[in-house]
Amino acid sequence: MPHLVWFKRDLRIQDHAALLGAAECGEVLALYVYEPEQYRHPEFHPAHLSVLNDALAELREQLDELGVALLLRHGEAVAVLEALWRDVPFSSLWAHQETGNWVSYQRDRRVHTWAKGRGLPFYEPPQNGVVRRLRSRDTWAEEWEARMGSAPRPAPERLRGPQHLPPGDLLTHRDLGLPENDKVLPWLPGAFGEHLAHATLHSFLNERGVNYTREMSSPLTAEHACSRLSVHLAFGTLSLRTVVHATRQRLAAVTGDPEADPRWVRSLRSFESRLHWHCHFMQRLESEPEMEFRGLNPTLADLRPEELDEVAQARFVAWASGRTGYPMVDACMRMLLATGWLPFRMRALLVSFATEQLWLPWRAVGLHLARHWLDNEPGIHWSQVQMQAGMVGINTLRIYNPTKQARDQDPDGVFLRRWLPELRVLPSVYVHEPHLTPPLVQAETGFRVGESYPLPIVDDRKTVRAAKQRHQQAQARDPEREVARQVYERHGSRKKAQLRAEGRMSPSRREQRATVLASSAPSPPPRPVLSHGQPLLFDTLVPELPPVTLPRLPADWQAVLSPVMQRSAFRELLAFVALEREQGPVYPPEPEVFVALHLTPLKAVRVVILGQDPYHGPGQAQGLAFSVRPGMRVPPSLANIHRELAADLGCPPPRHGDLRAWARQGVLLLNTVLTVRRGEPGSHANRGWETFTDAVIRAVNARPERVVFLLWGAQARRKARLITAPHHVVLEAGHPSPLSAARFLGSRPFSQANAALREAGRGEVAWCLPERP
Ligand SMILES: Cc1cc2nc3c(=O)[nH]c(=O)nc-3n(C[C@H](O)[C@H](O)[C@H](O)COP(=O)(O)OP(=O)(O)OC[C@H]3O[C@@H](n4cnc5c(N)ncnc54)[C@H](O)[C@@H]3O)c2cc1C
Repeated sequence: MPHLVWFKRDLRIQDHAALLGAAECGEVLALYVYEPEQYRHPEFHPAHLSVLNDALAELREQLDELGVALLLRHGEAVAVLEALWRDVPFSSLWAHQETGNWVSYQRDRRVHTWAKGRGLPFYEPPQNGVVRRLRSRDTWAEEWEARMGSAPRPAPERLRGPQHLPPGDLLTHRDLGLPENDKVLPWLPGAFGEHLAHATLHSFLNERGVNYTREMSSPLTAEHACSRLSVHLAFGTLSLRTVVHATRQRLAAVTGDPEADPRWVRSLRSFESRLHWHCHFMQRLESEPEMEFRGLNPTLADLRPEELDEVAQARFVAWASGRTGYPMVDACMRMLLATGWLPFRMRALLVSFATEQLWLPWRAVGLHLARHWLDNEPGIHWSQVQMQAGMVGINTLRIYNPTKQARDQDPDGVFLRRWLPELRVLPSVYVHEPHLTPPLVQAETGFRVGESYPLPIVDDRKTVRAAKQRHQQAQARDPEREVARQVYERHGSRKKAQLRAEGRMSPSRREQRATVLASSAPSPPPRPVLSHGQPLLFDTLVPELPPVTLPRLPADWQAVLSPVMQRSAFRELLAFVALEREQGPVYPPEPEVFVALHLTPLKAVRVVILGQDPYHGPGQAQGLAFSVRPGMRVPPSLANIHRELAADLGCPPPRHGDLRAWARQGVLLLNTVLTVRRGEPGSHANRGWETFTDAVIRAVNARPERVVFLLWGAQARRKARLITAPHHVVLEAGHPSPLSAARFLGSRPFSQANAALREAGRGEVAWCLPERP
């Protein structure tokens, strides 16, 4: 007789203890049940079905390849099991332990009773570090380590099982009577599943996670810098043990490796501690399943009303739809509604605002969020909702100030404008508190206070004061903190990192510094394309923004560059540079950053000379590659260019380094990075300028007339791949720097360029520079 494996929230074949256990016993039947009580549950969103079906489709294929079909059935679990058992009696039932919601908890109890009644053994191996029937929290961390510290187990090589059963179909939204999914999922349609889970883990551990510690909380960076594994852990397309194991392997590899970026060690440690929290918070629900409905701390349980009265109902609707008049709250909510994901801090902010500033019932708040999290994990979710709402009583209460968060986390309003299109017309100074926009600015921008965007729904200073008083009064009911001590005994973390996470210990100095840095650090633009087959996360979801226009940019450049300038990454790059300027000198001065494009309109370009980044000394850079401002000493590379010019065309070397005369004749003097911090060459590399200047080169490449590209040095030569049109001419040589001048001097680029231009009927460049600039 076969052994039944019942897949639930473990939709994978690797590190699947139930599947391996059943396979070791003999033939296998694999089953998934669409349960009406789950998909009709208020926490279930149509997006969950889309994700589920993708994962099931991949699992079905994988099981097919291993030799068994995935049976898809619909109905109440016990009824489905009974019907299947009648068709094909099976000799044991295997399923991973689940710490789910109240409905799945009750369902599992019914299944146990049914299996017992049939005399069927029901094996439930654990799949994470949550301990069933935990006796004491004191030993929890060791039990976690014993389970999660071992190596993940590979998928079975082959499975045997009965072949005659009808497999059943994936059930669509229409089949189940659900509306279609309206969220935009951060992967390609149909891509969710075990393969994507591993690609996401790989890209995080090898690329995206390098600056995790600093970037995980900022709304500008978190969506790329966080692992984004939560949805995989929630659907079980990846086991937690696999994540722990891969993280530790990577940590071992980067520790002590002089080649590795030093930020990795700290980021990976920080990430690993969160993998403990995953189970730490789920353990609370496992130990006390009623916490979905009941406050963990009895003295605080009735702190807020349970029902929504008329006023609360209006506040709830405003909060739930992202229209409270507090831009950070609304931007977070709208991002959640659109995408199903937020980083931790933004989730906490939403709960804090709803339960403290708006004093809404925690259950109603929690249900709305759970429905919209793509990664809804009831154990983490309800623990966090209660904690953030101040219901647990063992942590310091943290009430977030949404306006301060907005200013700290998003000083230029990039995130706010991204999700609140109505604020895009506002200058940054008003974007955090739009109701303070003065009439003159309203007249200029067309923004109408109270009409374009709601007024603040409450006066948060008053409501926070009231909330604090209510908390104090409630806590006074437990003057000796006896109840709080009991809650701690049962649910409190015994590990320092977790204590800090819960706010019961003040952060270490290093952590404090990290937080300050994280909030003040300029955020690098998100990486639009991830390797290892991982599709874009949210970059594709940015609503259309009005195009960025750069003052004095010739119209032809504006036209071809507007797609790249419209991307959020470009706005974030400009915001980054603006922030850098506030903190110290950045070269060239702001009006000269795009001088190369100002002086050489696209249609005039005949020659392109590529440089790296601007001169980093005071007064040198003027926005043109290799060129220095009149009056500045001629730098060594440029002196070699003068030497070559003399040797090649007999031009007398001028006393200055101002190359504007070339730019005006159609020589595009383009650096690949357009700004630099004083005294720090390369300091603005990899911030997004490369994408912009690549777009410039591509635009020139697309011109129908011949253009000559002078690529000097390895970095410039790498751009040759962008020059694909056969009518252009590429002349490569060493960099004119004294370090490589031997490969530059004698290359005769100027006469060769003129020859190529002449041949194409584009005239010659008068390369000899005037004696005076
Ligand atoms: C009110 C509220 C509700 C939440 N609901 C959920 C939920 O339903 N499902 C869920 O997975 N997480 C939840 N979290 C925790 C956390 O916000 C998410 O785990 C995280 O944002 C997911 O993104 P990530 O996988 O990129 O996280 P990363 O930062 O890359 O973390 C990796 C993993 O560590 C775990 N983790 C990280 N932070 C926490 C935390 N604070 N508590 C517990 N585990 C953590 C998660 O499994 C996460 O996937 C909630 C937080 C709050 C404040």
